[in-house]
Amino acid sequence: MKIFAVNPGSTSTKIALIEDGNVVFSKNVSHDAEKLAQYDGISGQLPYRKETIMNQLQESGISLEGTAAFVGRGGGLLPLEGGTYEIDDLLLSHAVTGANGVKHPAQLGPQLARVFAKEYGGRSFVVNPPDVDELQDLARLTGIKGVYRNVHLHALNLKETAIRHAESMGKKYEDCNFVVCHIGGGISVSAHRNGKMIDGNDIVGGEGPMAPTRCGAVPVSALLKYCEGKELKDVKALCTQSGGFVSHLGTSDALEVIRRGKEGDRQAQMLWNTMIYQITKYIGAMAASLHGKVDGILLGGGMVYSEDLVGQIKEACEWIAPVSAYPGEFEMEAMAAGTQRVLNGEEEAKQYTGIPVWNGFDF
Ligand SMILES: Nc1ncnc2c1ncn2[C@@H]1O[C@H](COP(=O)(O)OP(=O)(O)O)[C@@H](O)[C@H]1O
Ligand SMILES: CCCC(=O)OP(=O)(O)O
Repeated sequence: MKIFAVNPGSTSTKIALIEDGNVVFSKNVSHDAEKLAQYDGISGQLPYRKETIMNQLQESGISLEGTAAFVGRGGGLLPLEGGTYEIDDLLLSHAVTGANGVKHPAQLGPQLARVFAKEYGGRSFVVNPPDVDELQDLARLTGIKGVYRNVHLHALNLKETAIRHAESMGKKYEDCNFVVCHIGGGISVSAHRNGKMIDGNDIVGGEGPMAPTRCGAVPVSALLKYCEGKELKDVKALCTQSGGFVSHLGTSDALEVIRRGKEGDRQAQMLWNTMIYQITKYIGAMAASLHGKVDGILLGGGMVYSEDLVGQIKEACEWIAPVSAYPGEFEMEAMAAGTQRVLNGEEEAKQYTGIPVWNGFDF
């Protein structure tokens, strides 16, 4: 059984062909940021991204004929519960328009999956898009009446990491409590209780730790002062593109920040250590939201390749629970696994309703 997975990112498109559970072909194509910027919004990039994928397949002599399902990283959707969703017209239209107001290339995932399914036959899905929202009610209110929290997280990688870790313990994800982090260009820190992400930071909303491209949480009064004389769109971009390492040092590359630190740049050293300190504080917060009943602290994402980062987090947090590192991500495998579970009949595909799973309290 062949499954084709596509994961469009800010500067890359990752593709993989999975046959009977094994990755038989994968490619990570980098895009020139200036080239992508020429297109009209995110969805305007669709023909270019598709052509890029087709060229890669052709070069490698890969045919998509006979593929049972196409799966894309989702995005642009209204808050929904975790799982594998069949792409229908409603889901597709919300991905195209970005119904949740977040602009991120993940929106192209469902669009590409659907285009391929139309062309080659087969079903199309998204699995655990960043819009998965499983917050407990206690995590919703803020100190401003009428302002509520909903979150976007790296749900795909967080849940797959947790599923795999639970398996390694001989348990099911639904029977465990974990604090799970994705530490990449953006950083998620999330509390998983019995298979649900009951709390976490909004990775596109200026919450949580700072990250290579994101400002994270900043004091409201200082932010208001900072906004004086600035365009709202430029300030908003700090939440997703121009905050964090980019704001301080003009790069989103952690390896460069580490290198500069090693060369004696005190600003780079302080920035790196402060980001890690902020991650540890949010891990503590998520552990408290689980009442200290934590079976493990799991770390995924590109920066987890850094032994220094993992060492600092262990030193600060291992009193809570054992810390396990899963450098990189399982996103392609997670998409294929979610799709496979539906194709095998182990799970039913969910239908996207477009009705947010949470839409305010009735008081
Ligand atoms: N060996 C490494 N040590 C520290 N950071 C790394 C290493 N390899 C990659 N990174 C950093 O990981 C970040 C990207 O993480 P990744 O999870 O790939 O991002 P995304 O979440 O955007 O897909 C970059 O800042 C990159 O410099
Ligand atoms: C819709 C948000 C998804 C996201 O932020 O992913 P990256 O950190 O991979 O850019």
